[in-house]
Amino acid sequence: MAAPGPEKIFPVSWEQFHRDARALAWRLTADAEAVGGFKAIVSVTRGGLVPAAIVARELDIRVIETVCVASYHDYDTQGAMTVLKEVAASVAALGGGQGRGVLIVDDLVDTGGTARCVRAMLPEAHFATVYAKPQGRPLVDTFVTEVSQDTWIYFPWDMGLAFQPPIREGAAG
Ligand SMILES: O=P(O)(O)OC[C@H]1O[C@H](OP(=O)(O)OP(=O)(O)O)[C@H](O)[C@@H]1O
Ligand code: HPA
Ligand SMILES: [Mg+2]
Repeated sequence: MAAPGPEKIFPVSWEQFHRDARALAWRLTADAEAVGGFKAIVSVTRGGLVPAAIVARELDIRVIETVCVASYHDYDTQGAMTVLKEVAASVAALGGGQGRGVLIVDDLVDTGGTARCVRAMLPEAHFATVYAKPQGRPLVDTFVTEVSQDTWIYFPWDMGLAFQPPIREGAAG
């Protein structure tokens, strides 16, 4: 369960997300070589779709599969984990059926609930996220930036440009 009403916010622009997803691809290069190149990416929808596209481009991975999991229903309130779509049999069969050589990509790990659920499907797959919070961090093999557990990350696809009142107007006195 995510903490209700996180105290801090971490807004991420498209440019920053692209830079961080590319940094993730860089960090994955040695792991890719160790398995003779990842055979496929399993993107954890929906948040994993954008980093999966960027990592696939950088590491030249052409087989992209999805696993569709939903748990946060009212934006920051986590409910029961629902698997809406499993990994296709052709991808699940890779690496002796245990996921070796498969790269799982998500945007972030928070409590680790989603990662735990997907890892159980492909126990030997490499799990990568762009951002990680401390509670979920042990479930991730590779990530780029850690943020505190009481921080809510705002992704660029969830935001739009909005007027900001001048700092002076909001200042006391
Ligand atoms: O570590 P956890 O506490 O499980 O949280 C992390 C998951 O939560 C978000 O997905 P969400 O279920 O909100 O769906 P979405 O990707 O469709 O936005 C995020 O994209 C991760 O997949
Ligand atoms: O910090 C977060 N930001 C966006 N989606 C999330 N899903 C779980 N935690 C988060
Ligand atoms: Mg998600």
